[in-house]
Amino acid sequence: MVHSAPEGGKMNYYEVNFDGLVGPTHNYAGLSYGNVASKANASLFSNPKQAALQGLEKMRALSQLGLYQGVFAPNARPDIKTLRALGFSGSDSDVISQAAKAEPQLLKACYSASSMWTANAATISPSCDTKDGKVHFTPANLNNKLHRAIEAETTGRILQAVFTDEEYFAHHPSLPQHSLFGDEGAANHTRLTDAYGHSGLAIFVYGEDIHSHVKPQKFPARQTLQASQAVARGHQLNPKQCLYIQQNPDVIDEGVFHNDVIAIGNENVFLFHQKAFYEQAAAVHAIRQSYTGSRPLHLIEVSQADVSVEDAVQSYIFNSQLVSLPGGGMALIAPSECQQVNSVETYLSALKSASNPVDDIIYLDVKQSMRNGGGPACLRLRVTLSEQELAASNQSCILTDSLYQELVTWVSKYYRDRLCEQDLADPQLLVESYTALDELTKILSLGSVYDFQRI
Ligand SMILES: NCCC[C@H](NC(=O)CCC(=O)O)C(=O)O
Repeated sequence: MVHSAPEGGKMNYYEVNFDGLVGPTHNYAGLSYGNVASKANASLFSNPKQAALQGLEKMRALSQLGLYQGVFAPNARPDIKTLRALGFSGSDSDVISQAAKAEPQLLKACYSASSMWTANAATISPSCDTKDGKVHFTPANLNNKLHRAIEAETTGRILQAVFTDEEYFAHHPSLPQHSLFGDEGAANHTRLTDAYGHSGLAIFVYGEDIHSHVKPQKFPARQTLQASQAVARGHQLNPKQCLYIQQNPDVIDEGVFHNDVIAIGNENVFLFHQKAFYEQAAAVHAIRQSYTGSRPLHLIEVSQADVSVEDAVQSYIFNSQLVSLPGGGMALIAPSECQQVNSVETYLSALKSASNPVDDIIYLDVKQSMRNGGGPACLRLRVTLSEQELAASNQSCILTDSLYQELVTWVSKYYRDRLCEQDLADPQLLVESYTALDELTKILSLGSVYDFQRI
């Protein structure tokens, strides 16, 4: 794997993508109301082994482009602590069988591998944007869905185990678990800037301002303005460098449950759908006004005539990763589903040849994740780090050829290739999952981040 060499004397900054490693209990449980794919595929068999290998293949592909690539450990599932808090008792095996009988929905929530979508793990502000010059982390409380709300605590621990050095990293607790502060993390946060190491414009996109009547009618708005403001305050961002934009409530009702399903930004490029934002002309004007970079800003609006919202949701075109290549230019890392939707494929080939920084489109297969509504961008948490901050991070979590091989072997040893709802009642699945994850914490040098390791 090739990485760009630092230029003499200059402090380089990199975007490091930490992809969520898919956990051993990946399954389709229909848990996310408002996420079209999650509901549509609720009764399918999943293939956890293939899901994890697809994820690792994606990490390897990005690394081979010369980008730094991180690995982010999953939450441990089943979440026995939550099941016990809900009144199930006895041995772990008793807890599972009682829950399977009495409350299968709760068991499914406690078995979800949803922490794989690390775009929802946290909001991160790079050190060049914060007053104290540290990288700030706030784990998302994800309080709109039970299966996701239970991620915050362990995710916070994993973040601290990856970014441990207090000289460089500041960790905040997740926001209070109340609907006023619904927070879904980086999926609703984009940073536009000249260059990774320059201060940037933090764009926070929210689904609902709880003091306003503008909100979706059918599906929930998961992110509130109040949550975004609280995160920005905690991260000591310059208020002049923050913009709060409301998502178009109509597209939330069409299945756009996070902003990263309808818009994607990287450095000085922002690609978004014509219907992405409420009062879009004013929103776009505000972005143009607030951007202070010296390199020109490329605002690329995709019209409804070129790609309908429906096609965008089906293909997940906007859930691509837009990455800056070490040799210059950018590549769009798109889900292979984009090749199956005509309007999208046509649009993407035009985008590639038009005069803008997007030079290449790379299609990747992450179908196991896509069936639960998570594309390439959902699977990664972007962390902009200086060379020093990168060196101060947990090196065991940075992908190398040998870590890739080790993780492929680990997945192949422990993961099943078929899982359905009935399997969740099998106490052996818990043993398999915890055994695998215990070993993973050693591979990634994380220490005891899981509840089952701390009792
Ligand atoms: N950023 C993508 C997140 C996808 C995730 N899907 C889920 O949780 C589906 C789980 C299931 O239904 O089994 C969500 O909606 O939050």
